Amino acid sequence: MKVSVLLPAAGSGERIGRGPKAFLRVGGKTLLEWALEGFAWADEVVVALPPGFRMDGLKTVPGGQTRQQSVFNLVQAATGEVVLVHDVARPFVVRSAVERLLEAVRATGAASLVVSVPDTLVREEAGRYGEVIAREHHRLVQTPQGFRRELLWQAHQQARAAGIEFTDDAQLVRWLGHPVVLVEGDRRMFKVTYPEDLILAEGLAQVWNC
Ligand SMILES: Nc1ccn([C@@H]2O[C@H](COP(=O)(O)OP(=O)(O)OP(=O)(O)O)[C@@H](O)[C@H]2O)c(=O)n1
Ligand SMILES: C[C@](O)(CO)[C@H](O)COP(=O)(O)O
Repeated sequence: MKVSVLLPAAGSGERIGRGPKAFLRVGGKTLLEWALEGFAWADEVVVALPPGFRMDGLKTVPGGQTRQQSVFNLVQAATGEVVLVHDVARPFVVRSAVERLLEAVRATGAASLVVSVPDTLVREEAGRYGEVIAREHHRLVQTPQGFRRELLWQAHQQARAAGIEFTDDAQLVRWLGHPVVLVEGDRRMFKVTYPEDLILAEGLAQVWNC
């Protein structure tokens, strides 16, 4: 089964405030280079780049104004029967987690990596400690998320026609009515989102051997 890896890399990195995150460096490599290395085994890799960026030797598409719009362009360009959508903002790709995900996608058509909530989870009520939420019923969503390409393409087209925007692709497919299986992820696949995450990423880069 041909696998296309789709890398949305077109975000502006506002929460870090140092320009597009895909080109920030940890351990001497850009976040995009880390992700490309992590998926070097894939049959096809397609990258959505920020407006005005070009990269020779890569299959690229223009990014959109939102993540969903960038992924729309990526799915349209993909040729694999299965697509894995992975945030470039998650530079550390753990092969064993990706293999678990692929197995679930082959069996069911749609799956997402998730991790459990490590801390007490509380609803904020105007700055005060509110109701505690049962963390055992909640998961933090990671990428990659994997789908049969035709299913994800149908979901993206219908959401666009309906004017609906989601923060990830699993929501799109669920909205279409198709179940998305949860697969155990790996905390090392965290998303570089805030400035301090760069310090964590730099530390992990020094010992990375996956
Ligand atoms: N228009 C967009 C917005 C996001 N992304 C990508 O989607 C992933 C989501 O991660 P996120 O942390 O939200 O990235 P940014 O949007 O860059 O961050 P911020 O929200 O802080 O601006 C990233 O790989 C980002 O490059 C994209 O391809 N196109
Ligand atoms: C897709 C995602 O990584 C799942 O956790 C996440 O939603 C992307 O980041 P954003 O902050 O929602 O854009």
